[in-house]
Amino acid sequence: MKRRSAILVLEDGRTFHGEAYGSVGETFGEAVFNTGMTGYQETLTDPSYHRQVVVQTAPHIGNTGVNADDDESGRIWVAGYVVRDPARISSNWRAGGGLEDRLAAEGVVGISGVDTRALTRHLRERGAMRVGVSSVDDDPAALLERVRRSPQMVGADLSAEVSTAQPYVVQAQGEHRFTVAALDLGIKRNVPRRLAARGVTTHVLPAGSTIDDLLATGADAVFFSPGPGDPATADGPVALAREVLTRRIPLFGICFGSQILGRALGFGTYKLGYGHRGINQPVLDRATGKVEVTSHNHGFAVQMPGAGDGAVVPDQVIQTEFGGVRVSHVCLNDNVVEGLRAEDVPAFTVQYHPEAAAGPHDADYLFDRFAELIEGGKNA
Ligand SMILES: NC(=O)CC[C@H](N)C(=O)O
Repeated sequence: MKRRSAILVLEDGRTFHGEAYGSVGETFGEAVFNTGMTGYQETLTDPSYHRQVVVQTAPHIGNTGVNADDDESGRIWVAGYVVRDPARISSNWRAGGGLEDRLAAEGVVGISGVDTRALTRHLRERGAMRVGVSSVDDDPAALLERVRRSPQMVGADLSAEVSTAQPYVVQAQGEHRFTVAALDLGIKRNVPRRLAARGVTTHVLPAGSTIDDLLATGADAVFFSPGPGDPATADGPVALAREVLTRRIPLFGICFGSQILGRALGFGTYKLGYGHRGINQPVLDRATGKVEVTSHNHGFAVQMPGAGDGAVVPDQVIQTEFGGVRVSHVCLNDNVVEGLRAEDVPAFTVQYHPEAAAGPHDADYLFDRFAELIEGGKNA
């Protein structure tokens, strides 16, 4: 069967032609590329991709179909999907259906037959930018007009659009040891799961929750989740993090949560040229000298003194209003700050994804570190 044609137009006018994939229609978002060779189902359902059109550099997508276990949230969040060569048949013992059917069922507009590596090189050189994908209008100039009128990622405040409406609880596996209040700014399912494996019961709370809401759960510690959007807009969560720091409640954060801790400590955030999205990014843990291969999905980072433009942030204690803080982890590809550890309050965060899903499990030890921090907090 011949597929319907589709076009992809970047904000700078570069155009790619391909075929409709998933739902027929038109969509806009920030064009970003993900270099993972596996894990497309986790990527598609990661709320941090809300309002982003994801380009997969892996040439074959859909080979293992979709299954009932690998969703990281209740739906697909990507604003659009760009692939080279979709699998014609999916084959895996867990598969419950095909990827394209799922994309169509959820109304996700995609395009296939695109040279995704050429597109990736373009984004790497020119930076992340807005994009439109259409299988209903084949006029690139008209689509470009609409791309240029679509919203930017800088200044986007998206937490409320992805957060849970109602609090819910994920029980500890085995013996209950601790209770954690997790602020849901776009949480992935594997976070409470990795905590549950350490005997943690997690209360997942809506983005607008207050310190009283957090404390009402009886929490021993607080978690700030990953999530979409520009961290510079997250004033509410930043104020909440400052309350948590002031009360010396143990705090752990991932990705957006790390950017929030950075801001709560008085630092700024900035937009990376094209971001880190993939499952094989090398990160140095400065405390141990070990390198972890890690899962990433971020387009912003914390601006520490000396950071940016590839400069290595000095490995020293930086004084803040809440005492000393160290850059605990750095990305070895570009020296971007990948983790913060406070020295005088019980708080640490990472910019990458120890929960993996998709990705390697090298950084899973950070959930043990969180449990140890809570244990210390309890004994103190
Ligand atoms: N996965 C995340 O938490 C992403 C954080 C933020 N939206 C960024 O792109 O940097």
